[in-house]
Amino acid sequence: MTEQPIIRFENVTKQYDDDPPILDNVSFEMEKGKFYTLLGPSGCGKTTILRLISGLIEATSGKIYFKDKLINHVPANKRQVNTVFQDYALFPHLNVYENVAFGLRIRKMKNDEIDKKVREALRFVNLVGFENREIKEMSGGQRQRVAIARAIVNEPEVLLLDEPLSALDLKLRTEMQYELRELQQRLGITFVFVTHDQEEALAMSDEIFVINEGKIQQKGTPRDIYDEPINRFVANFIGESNIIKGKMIRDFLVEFDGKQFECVDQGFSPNEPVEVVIRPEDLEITTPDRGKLNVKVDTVLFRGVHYELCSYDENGNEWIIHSTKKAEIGAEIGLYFEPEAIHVMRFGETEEEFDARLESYDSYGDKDAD
Ligand SMILES: Nc1ncnc2c1ncn2[C@@H]1O[C@H](COP(=O)(O)OP(=O)(O)OP(=O)(O)O)[C@@H](O)[C@H]1O
Repeated sequence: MTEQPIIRFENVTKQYDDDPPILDNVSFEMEKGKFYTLLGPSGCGKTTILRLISGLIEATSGKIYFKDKLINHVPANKRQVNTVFQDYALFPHLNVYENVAFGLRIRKMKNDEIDKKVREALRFVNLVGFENREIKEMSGGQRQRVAIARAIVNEPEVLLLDEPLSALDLKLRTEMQYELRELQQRLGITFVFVTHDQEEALAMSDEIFVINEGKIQQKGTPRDIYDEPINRFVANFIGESNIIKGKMIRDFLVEFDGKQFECVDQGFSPNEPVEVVIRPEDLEITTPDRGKLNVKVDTVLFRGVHYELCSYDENGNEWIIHSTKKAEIGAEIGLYFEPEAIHVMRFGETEEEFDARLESYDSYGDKDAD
């Protein structure tokens, strides 16, 4: 049996005044000890989810559980949750040690206990020896670590991180990604990490929730989300994609670009209009007589590990190809792809609608059986 979730949202909606909801009937579960990422464009509702978990705001409707306890009305300071903010919110007039000790002093903990906990937290984030430094003497990455130490010193069961890497330059950001992931594994607590950077989400997470316009579009492991995007939004947001309109002829046969292709998808109505995704790295360059599709190369960019080719088919559809093979601009080439490389999606379907559809098939099946 799986463990009970540490956080559970049940049909949670957040709305200000009569405006459209910022979070619209959102449900999910988070398990203990996993790294979760909330991924989505600016304004989609990521920070709102964090604020609801930490208790800074209350849900308009729906239920929020911490373990099996309903916490909708539990004040923020009574929740076993801490937040690392984007700007770190450190106290500039206190040194590193006192920044980390601050929350414990407020709780009137004894000095020797505070000392033990602060030193342990600093050890966790590799800042031993920096105790007496002023905050202004610390680099961006070091400030980040102070902010994390200040959060973990309270031994929270859940750590919320609101775009904590966005202020750092690319190199430091990559280093901190490794550090954070490693820290989460050592601490064994649940991290809920907010970002709008899809590569960061893919690299760090056990599970990603892709959010758009107040709804969770898809939940899953980075591989699931990358390999099996549920709709155009997810396919576009996660990595580069070729997305083309088509029609599902029947199970395992899809039509696009005026041709029919074998695929691995099923469960659509006959001739249902669909969208088809093929990742650029799943397209192989071959000769026109061997290609499943033929295209003309328009531009070629060298990207370090591969070439990125932009090409067009005879119907004017654009095809992006990532390949270690180079092709000449203006050349006619064939594109080969396996049936598994084709991902068929319903128009604009979210995961909840997808699940509901699968259930409705099951109930049809039951009726047939009667
Ligand atoms: N107190 C409030 N009153 C009215 N609208 C609000 C309030 N707080 C947030 N919003 C709106 O809620 C929406 C979602 O905000 P949220 O901060 O959750 O987005 P986000 O996904 O975290 O975005 P970003 O990546 O830009 O931080 C935004 O349109 C925002 O303007």
